Amino acid sequence: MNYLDPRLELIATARQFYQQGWMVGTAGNLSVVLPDGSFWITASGRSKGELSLSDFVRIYPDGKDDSSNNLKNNLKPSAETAIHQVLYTLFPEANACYHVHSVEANLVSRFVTGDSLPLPPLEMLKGLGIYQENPNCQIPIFANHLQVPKIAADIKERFTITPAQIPALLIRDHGVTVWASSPESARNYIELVEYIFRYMVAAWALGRRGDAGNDND
Ligand SMILES: CSC[C@@H](O)[C@@H](O)C(=O)COP(=O)(O)O
Ligand SMILES: [Zn+2]
Repeated sequence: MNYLDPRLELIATARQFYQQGWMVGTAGNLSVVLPDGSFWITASGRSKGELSLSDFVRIYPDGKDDSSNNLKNNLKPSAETAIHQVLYTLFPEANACYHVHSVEANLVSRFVTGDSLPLPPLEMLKGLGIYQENPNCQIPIFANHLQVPKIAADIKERFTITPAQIPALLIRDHGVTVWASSPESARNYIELVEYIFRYMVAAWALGRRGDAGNDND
């Protein structure tokens, strides 16, 4: 669907993710880049199941927002704006960044103690750009610091040294974030990673490995 105002797409997607249980209460945040390089991001603390056009803050390329208007309308940018900003800086081709909190994302973030999680070699990985016979794909995991700029700094440091295999990252005990060239692709990426996490949790519940290992090892 192509909306005249990209906030309409974010509103519809947030409602859909809310209904899936991935953006319950005020959890999660969505942003979309505009032609002038600014981006709309969901305002902090808004119920994601019932957003309206006035529940967004515009962040300009210099990092500033329209503070007098935001003050007047009691709007604060998402607490996780720094993460969106760092991802747009690292990946200039990205035009949308979506972050959700699902139960499964939090469960799988505890499947390993290290800083990356092996993903099972599912066909779904193709939707995230992985075209390999028996892929060894990992999603990076970041610590959930109370200070969000510290999480953003960790993301910047890690991805500057080690490129991301897929356009997604996990924050342990918190949720998943994806970036994409369009809002439609970002929605698909969230759905794909959430499918993979559901599969991993289901496999784990069946006593099977939900990661890239096969049954013989
Ligand atoms: C349910 S509280 C979740 C927040 O702390 C945060 O992690 C989040 O995703 C939403 O923050 P927000 O500032 O509304 O964008
Ligand atoms: Zn969050």
